[in-house]
Amino acid sequence: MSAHGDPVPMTARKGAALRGVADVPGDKSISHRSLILGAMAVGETVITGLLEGQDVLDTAKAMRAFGAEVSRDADGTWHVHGVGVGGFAEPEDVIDCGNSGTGVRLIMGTMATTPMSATFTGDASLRSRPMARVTDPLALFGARAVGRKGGRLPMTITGAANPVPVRYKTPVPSAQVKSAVLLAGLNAPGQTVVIEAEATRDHTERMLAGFGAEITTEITQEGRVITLTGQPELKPQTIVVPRDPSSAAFPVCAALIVEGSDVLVPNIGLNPTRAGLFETLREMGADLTYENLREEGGEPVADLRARYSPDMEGIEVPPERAASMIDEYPILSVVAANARGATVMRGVKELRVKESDRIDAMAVGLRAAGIEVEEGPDWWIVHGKGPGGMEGGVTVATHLDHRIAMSFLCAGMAARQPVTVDDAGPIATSFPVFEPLMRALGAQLDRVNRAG
Ligand SMILES: O=C(O)C1=C[C@@H](OP(=O)(O)O)[C@@H](O)[C@H](O)C1
Ligand SMILES: C=C(OP(=O)(O)O)C(=O)O
Repeated sequence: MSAHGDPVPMTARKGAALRGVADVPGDKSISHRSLILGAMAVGETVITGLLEGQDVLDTAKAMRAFGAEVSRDADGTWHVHGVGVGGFAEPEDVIDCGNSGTGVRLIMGTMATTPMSATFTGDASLRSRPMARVTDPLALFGARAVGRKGGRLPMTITGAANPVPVRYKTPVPSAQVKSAVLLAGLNAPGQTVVIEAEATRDHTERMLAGFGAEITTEITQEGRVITLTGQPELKPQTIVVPRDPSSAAFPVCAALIVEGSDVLVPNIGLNPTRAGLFETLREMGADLTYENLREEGGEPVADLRARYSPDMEGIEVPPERAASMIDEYPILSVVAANARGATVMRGVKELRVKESDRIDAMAVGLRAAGIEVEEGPDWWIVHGKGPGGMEGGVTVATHLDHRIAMSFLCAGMAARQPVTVDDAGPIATSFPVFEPLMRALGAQLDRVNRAG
């Protein structure tokens, strides 16, 4: 089933080269945070370039339910009238975060230090994902959580009436956990400290500083020590959301594996906590160049140019790079299948608790398409067959996972036989224009007539 309706089976087949300019939408992580911090500020935050994917629309709806005013102009500019730190009102109904782990975990953090209750749910994928990683540290602030067995949604959080600041070392490399703790710390008096052994995406830290919070990051032997001073008055901002490197990954990788391709993907943020895939592809021998490299809003930005790369070879991806490309392993495995030799991916157990178990979902589909894959709890190896070496001729299950759907559709663009995904519907959660954008580059994507 797609997140919001009947399944949308879709087939990708080998066609001509992919060529042209791919304007990918706004960054999903930064879009969620713009709405949430806008709702915590006093006054009007104006956002352009917001990703209008279902995950982010569900966060916008949630911010309204907590009392913020959120509106959209006809030209796509968004306005958020915030209620101030600690100003959330108790929602009258269940908060449905759809397919979005980021949405639900960040919002739980944001309300956990305000004395009120809220009940959260989501689609079948989100209801199967672990929430204790967030509710454990929120309990240290004084919040209580009651959910299903194993800490699953639906779950009710009762925020702390007298929150205390927290010092917390994250046990998993997760920007969502780090962000939930920092957002809870906003309404706790004194200093909340989060320590992460491995650097994860730092958008929350950067944006909190932009909204005027006192926040510092120190690199120590323990890792990154992030200290936030609670109960600031956040000042509304004008935010231009950069384009999403995780979405850019799809046209970039498709161009690398489809013969004769040459695609330009402009204005992609290369924040080092997000750009691990592009580094990995270049190490594999991809013809991927950064054009017009510049700084925008304090972040490196470039136009990515990807050309067909028949000489790519498998590599061992450094495990310490995993957090900076965590959402990109599914599409990397498709590139790996079209490279020569083994691509070894270790230190990636987080892939098993995303929208689906992504190692399992990719391994099953790749094997069916003729590619050998080995796997363990926190590693997998894809044995590439070189350019055009994937047989295809399969229908794969996407398990309500947008990245699995997009990855297999890109695989089908280079395989000998077509590849069908059982449901392309979830793609709308993060990349609603994927289908027209890829078609405009020349991709052969067809919706399958289920009656026929
Ligand atoms: O903070 C964020 O915006 C995200 C963090 C990552 O999840 P984890 O924190 O679970 O690693 C990533 O997979 C997700 O797509 C977005
Ligand atoms: C893991 C992802 O998102 P989330 O955790 O927000 O559902 C993703 O977009 O790949």
